[in-house]
Amino acid sequence: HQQAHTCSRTGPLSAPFLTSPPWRTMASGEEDGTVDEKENNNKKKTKSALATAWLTFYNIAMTAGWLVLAMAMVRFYIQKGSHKGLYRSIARTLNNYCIDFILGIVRTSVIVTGVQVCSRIFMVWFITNSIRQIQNEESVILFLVVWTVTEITRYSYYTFKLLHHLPYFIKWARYNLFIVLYPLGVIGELLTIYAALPFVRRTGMYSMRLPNKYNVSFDYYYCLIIVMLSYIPLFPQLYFHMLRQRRRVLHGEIIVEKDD
Ligand SMILES: CCCCCCCCCCCCC[C@@H](O)CC(=O)SCCNC(=O)CCNC(=O)[C@H](O)C(C)(C)COP(=O)(O)OP(=O)(O)OC[C@H]1O[C@@H](n2cnc3c(N)ncnc32)[C@H](O)[C@@H]1OP(=O)(O)O
Repeated sequence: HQQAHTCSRTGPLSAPFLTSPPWRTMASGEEDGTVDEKENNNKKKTKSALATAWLTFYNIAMTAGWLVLAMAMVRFYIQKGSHKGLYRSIARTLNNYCIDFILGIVRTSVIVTGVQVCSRIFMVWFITNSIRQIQNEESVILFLVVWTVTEITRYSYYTFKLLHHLPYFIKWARYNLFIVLYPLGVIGELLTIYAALPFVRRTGMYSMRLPNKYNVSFDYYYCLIIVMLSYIPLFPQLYFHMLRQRRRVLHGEIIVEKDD
């Protein structure tokens, strides 16, 4: 079963309905198949063409979105000569692009992508958007710059790969830059949560104290500490996952991974 999983990840496109490749059924269908089989194959072909078209459009839109964000940040810095107010100026655009909507459409690792997406949503909506007082921290700029470089590289990699014209430098960047960018991103995120702690403790933000009618107590301050600690077991898993992907894509190693 594990072997089969590894093989399916090497297909040209990762959409789940391509796990059973259309060309295999097509061959048998065209040679000795019935009319029904041929119709079935045609439907599968149309479906996969539509998926490719949709994914290509999606990836181009995401690359463009992150490029717009990058340009907005550079323009802001050139005009103001400072990073103060930068987050506020790009917050709305960032809200639109921090989530990856393709979970379940492509054969990506649900756990790895899930953790990644949760941490992005958490950083944007539950920390930086919610606490104006920390928006001008240098650490916010650090994770913003790191995310932006990462996502421009990642989505342009997917786009060019789908178009079968992948320049080597983009492949190289996708599977090398993360070695430095991932730790830098984590440092930026952790320092930002750390900067939020005094404010959260002082205001009791998102917290529920007893007594209340629900008889439930929740302390966002300790929740933030738990989130910070959760980076210790979770981040190495994401990092080693990317190192394995790097060996697979750049050095052609066959990696046998457990199914999520
Ligand atoms: C409620 C409280 C929550 C608190 C959470 C606390 C979490 C704590 C730990 C989290 C730490 C996260 C820190 C992080 O936010 C910091 C940063 O991100 S800093 C910036 C640097 N980051 C990176 O470099 C990220 C690199 N990581 C990745 O790219 C990931 O591994 C990931 C995006 C998550 C995806 O992983 P996966 O290996 O599954 O994806 P692949 O790209 O290899 O894709 C697999 C196959 O699917 C195809 N695919 C995927 N997406 C697309 C697409 N959009 N279009 C077309 N095809 C796609 C891809 O081509 C692969 O196909 P194949 O196998 O055939 O090559």
